[in-house]
Amino acid sequence: MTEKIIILDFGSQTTQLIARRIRELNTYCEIVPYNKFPQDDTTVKGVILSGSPFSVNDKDAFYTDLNDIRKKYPLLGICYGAQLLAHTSNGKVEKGDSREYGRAHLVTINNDLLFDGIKEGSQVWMSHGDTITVLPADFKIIASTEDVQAAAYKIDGEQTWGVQFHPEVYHSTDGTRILSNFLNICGCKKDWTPASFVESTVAELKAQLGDDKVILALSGGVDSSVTAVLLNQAIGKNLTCVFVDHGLLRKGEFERVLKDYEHLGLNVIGVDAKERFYKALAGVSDPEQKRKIIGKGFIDVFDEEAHKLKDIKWLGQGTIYPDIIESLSITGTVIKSHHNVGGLPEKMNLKLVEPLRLLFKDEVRRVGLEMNMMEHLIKRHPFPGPGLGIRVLGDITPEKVEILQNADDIYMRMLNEYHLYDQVWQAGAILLPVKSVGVMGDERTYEFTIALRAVTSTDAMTADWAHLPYEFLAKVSNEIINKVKGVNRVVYDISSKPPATIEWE
Ligand SMILES: Nc1ncnc2c1ncn2[C@@H]1O[C@H](COP(=O)(O)OP(=O)(O)OP(=O)(O)O)[C@@H](O)[C@H]1O
Ligand SMILES: O=c1[nH]c(=O)c2[nH+]cn([C@@H]3O[C@H](COP(=O)(O)O)[C@@H](O)[C@H]3O)c2[nH]1
Ligand SMILES: NC(=O)CC[C@H](N)C(=O)O
Ligand SMILES: [Mg+2]
Repeated sequence: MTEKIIILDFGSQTTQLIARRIRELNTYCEIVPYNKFPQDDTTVKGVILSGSPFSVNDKDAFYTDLNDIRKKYPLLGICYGAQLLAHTSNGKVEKGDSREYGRAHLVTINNDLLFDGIKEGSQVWMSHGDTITVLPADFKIIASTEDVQAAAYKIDGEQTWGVQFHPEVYHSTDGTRILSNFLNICGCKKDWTPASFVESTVAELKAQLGDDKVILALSGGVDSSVTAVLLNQAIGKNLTCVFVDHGLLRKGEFERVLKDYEHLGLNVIGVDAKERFYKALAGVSDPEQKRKIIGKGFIDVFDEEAHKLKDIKWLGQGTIYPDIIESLSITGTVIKSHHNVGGLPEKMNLKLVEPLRLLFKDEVRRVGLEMNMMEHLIKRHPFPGPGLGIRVLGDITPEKVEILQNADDIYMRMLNEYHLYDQVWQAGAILLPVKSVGVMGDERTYEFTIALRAVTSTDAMTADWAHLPYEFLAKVSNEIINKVKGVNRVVYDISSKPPATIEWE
């Protein structure tokens, strides 16, 4: 069994980053809500407490009984985590004069395993308004900054540490080293790699699925494609993939994707469901309603295909870790209902198999490369399940979809030609429900506007607009207006996320 670190999430914005860093150190870890520590899990090697927007003195602050964990596992409290340990051991945490935000330096460091190899002066990143003002007697200071005495401590007689700063953030120069030291203390082997993931996952899938038949919703996207190849390695012919053309795919995508899958030796059924989606969507312009209609359309198609195939017991999905973290989020709110086929199983009475549910996107990509999947499949930009349905703003007609497909096709082609495709996280064209006046060949036009969107990101949680060269944008604009009938104006979206989102609906 894979050994793991558990990160108890108290709601910090950087909890996910802790997980990323640990995984970059080839150690598997899971984030769980602060009060859901898996008591019976024998694979746990150590525990990390995250930061939190709360003060430990708030009356509704997230609280959990740490006695179940202390002394049983090596434990590292980060920021709020460190404050909570002190607070629950008769120490004192107060809103003080010595708040720190941003850069600080560890001016003194005592000899301690946690700081092995780290020199005085090391830059750390702080983000706290509260400070530990009274440290319990058995808590020993192991590092201080100019402003804060207890920048790091160790508890005597147990393997428990607290750090006031955030080792997980990039600007804590030796942060990764500190986390690595903690993993050494935990006795982690640090042998969790894409190759080991593939090997253990295929073995687990074989054991889990036996001779059962599985249907997989395949989108051409990275997540479901990597899922398909893993399942194919495990159960071969018992896997059937279903790829739905809802009429909202990119230009030529249906044919292109089916062809790509031929090389992978997958058993894929392509379903042309364009007409029924267009019919169900006719006249609907509310974004959430459109998403729901598309989600239901998927369900109906899969239901029908599963019935045709007979004896299907499992539904495979390309769910990845951020999908799960978002739905678990202890403080989160829903901005958009992502369509995922998550709604399927209840009605279809299928069990779920989601081999990537604990991986981040870049890890999924590495697993794909490990399995020798074609690079262009692995490097594809994410593309939302509802497809162009949420990029034709307002009501959808086949004519509008065709205009958008043509504009988007030019944009994508030119991003590739100019070697910009791999430099952005995601790009796409949007058809605005706005007509404006133009002049072409001395004639007045009154036509649609295309917005171009391109963002940089690492996880789609936050994003910045990509600073594409003006010269490139000029060429794309020119090409779209000249070649795509129905468009006389092109604009570029310069909004970051937040406050905007990546998609417009
Ligand atoms: N056209 C489609 N046909 C069948 N299944 C689909 C289709 N579009 C989306 N899905 C299903 O919905 C899931 C979620 O879509 P999502 O876009 O998040 O992932 P993806 O397409 O696999 O990867 P990527 O994020 O790279 O686009 C997919 O993994 C797939 O199972
Ligand atoms: O599979 C999906 N089904 C959806 O319903 C959906 N909505 C948005 N997205 C993708 O999620 C990422 C974040 O999008 P937003 O910033 O627009 O919320 C971006 O990568 C979006 O393309 C979706 N993916
Ligand atoms: N980042 C944190 O965990 C902050 C903890 C607490 N809210 C403080 O301001 O001190
Ligand atoms: Mg997709």
